[in-house]
Amino acid sequence: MSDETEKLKSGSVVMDADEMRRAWTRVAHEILERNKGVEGLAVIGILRRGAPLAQRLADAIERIEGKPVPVGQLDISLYRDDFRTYQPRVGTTQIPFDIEGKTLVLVDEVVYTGRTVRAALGALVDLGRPSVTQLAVLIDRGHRELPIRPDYVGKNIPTSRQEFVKVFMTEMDGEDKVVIAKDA
Ligand SMILES: O=P(O)(O)OC[C@H]1O[C@H](OP(=O)(O)OP(=O)(O)O)[C@H](O)[C@@H]1O
Ligand SMILES: O=c1cc[nH]c(=O)[nH]1
Repeated sequence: MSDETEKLKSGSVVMDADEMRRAWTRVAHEILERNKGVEGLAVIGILRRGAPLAQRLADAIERIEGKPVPVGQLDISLYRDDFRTYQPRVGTTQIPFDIEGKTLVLVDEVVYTGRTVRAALGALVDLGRPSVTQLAVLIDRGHRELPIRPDYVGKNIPTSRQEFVKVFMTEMDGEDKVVIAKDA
């Protein structure tokens, strides 16, 4: 069993599958309300767990509006400010549409320091110029180190820096839940 799995065993569940589904459906409605529908809208998930969340968001938007929304996934590994010491690539950028002029919703499961989102914005600059970029996260756990604030939040979870938040997703982890645990 990995160290992370061991630590998570002592953690507590702060969102179950139903809560995740409801929160994400609400976020889909908020996106449609703010942007007045799907015209020009596209969704891009930050790898890894942002990708299945972005797909779920696009599916929810299509269920509500009856129109498809382009979905992509973004690997930000090479744009991280700690890329010299951080782990290698976590996946492949796949964006099968032109982001130029789009209303782009970036998706991630957790925002913490904001450094991942900063890297994602840097990666997007190399791909084109959306007319607007917005940020949707399932969990905002606070402790930002950069001036970044999500436009849509599934749940705000106040944390200490000694904790960590792990989002489990059926697509990757076999179940949906959010766990908070001590990171020590
Ligand atoms: O705001 P930050 O301090 O950058 O932290 C948030 C990031 O941490 C997690 O990524 P992780 O590296 O754990 O990757 P994963 O999505 O592949 O699990 C999460 O997906 C965010 O991308
Ligand atoms: O608690 C944290 C911090 C960064 N990334 C996560 O997924 N969880």
